[in-house]
Amino acid sequence: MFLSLESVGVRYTRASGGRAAVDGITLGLAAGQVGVLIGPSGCGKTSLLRAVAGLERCAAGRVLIDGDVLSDAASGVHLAPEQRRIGMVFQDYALFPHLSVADNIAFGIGALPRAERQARVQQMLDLVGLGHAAKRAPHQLSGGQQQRVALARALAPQPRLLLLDEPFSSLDVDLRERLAQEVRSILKESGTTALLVTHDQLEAFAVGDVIGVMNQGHLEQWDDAYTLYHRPASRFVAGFIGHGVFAPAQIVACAAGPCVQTPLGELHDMENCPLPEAFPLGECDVLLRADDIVHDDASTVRARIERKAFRGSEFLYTLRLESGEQVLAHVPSHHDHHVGEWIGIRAEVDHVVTFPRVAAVR
Ligand SMILES: Nc1ncnc2c1ncn2[C@@H]1O[C@H](COP(=O)(O)OP(=O)(O)OP(=O)(O)O)[C@@H](O)[C@H]1O
Repeated sequence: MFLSLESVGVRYTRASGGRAAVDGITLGLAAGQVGVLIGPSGCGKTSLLRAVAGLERCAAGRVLIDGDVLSDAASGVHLAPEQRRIGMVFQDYALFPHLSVADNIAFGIGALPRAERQARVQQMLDLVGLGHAAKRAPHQLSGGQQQRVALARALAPQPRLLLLDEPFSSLDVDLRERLAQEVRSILKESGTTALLVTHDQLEAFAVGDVIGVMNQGHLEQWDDAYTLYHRPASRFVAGFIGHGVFAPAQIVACAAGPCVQTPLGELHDMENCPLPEAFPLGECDVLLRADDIVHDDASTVRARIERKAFRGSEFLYTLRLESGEQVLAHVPSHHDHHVGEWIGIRAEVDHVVTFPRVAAVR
């Protein structure tokens, strides 16, 4: 792996109870890959990024780039941030207001001969699609354009790794996803290995080759978006990614193999369904995602609409089954039913995901 984190821990001595902000995190990125760290506020994303940058010391573990040890808690190695050849992009752009766009980009490459410096600035301007704006001041650009200048400035010194901390969070929602896709294209075109922190799933899916879900200082799963969504490794990941609920279920032996009895009827998924013995009496909780629930008036399973949220092409309905269970459903927005109405639904689950039963989830 090009970037390797081995059992990295970060601890702030002043923090209450002395709990580690980051605990035992191991992950790797191949050269040119983009990794994303996602998780709730306070889970340790920024602390981990700062440890990689050298802005925090590792209390445990090692950080390596291309085999070079940047931090090693056991032997006391801690390279200063400026010795790591790591670029950083922050939420607030941090552009120099009195410098032009071109001079902002040239800022970190002052040591290069003039001609080479100018060529690099031009290359970066072209890369981020701002060739026309070289002479402008930062305040004459939109938020998205300013963030692209910040990206160009961070990439100009050709860092071995780029770290981005919530780079889109000060932009409005529409722009965020578009810029996230643009940034991914720019990183891919320049072959940059990058690690980005966000709390926004759509952003994570738009940018990341690999996504890590963090919870209370731990890395719960490090996988591609598809696997996170369809094969969540823990209950926390299942609840954090996507829209869904856990419903009580029982795994039983059906004629064709194990199947799962749920409030929405039996689910069959030969490939992924655990054996009944996986849980005491086969009792478990099954993950039902909003896109696993299909509106079907021919279905015998009825549900009452409790809430609905318009999302453009679809509604997110919150439904209550006759049995009392709550489920969520994505329904095409031309199926516009009223709150309080009963509709027919059925489950279409490709990947059965089950967890040990938790009594208090409903
Ligand atoms: N300088 C510090 N001193 C003491 N504790 C800190 C410091 N920085 C962060 N912490 C604590 O470490 C934990 C992780 O914080 P961190 O900022 O890394 O989380 P985060 O996932 O990036 O959160 P957010 O999404 O809100 O930015 C939190 O409990 C936080 O209060």
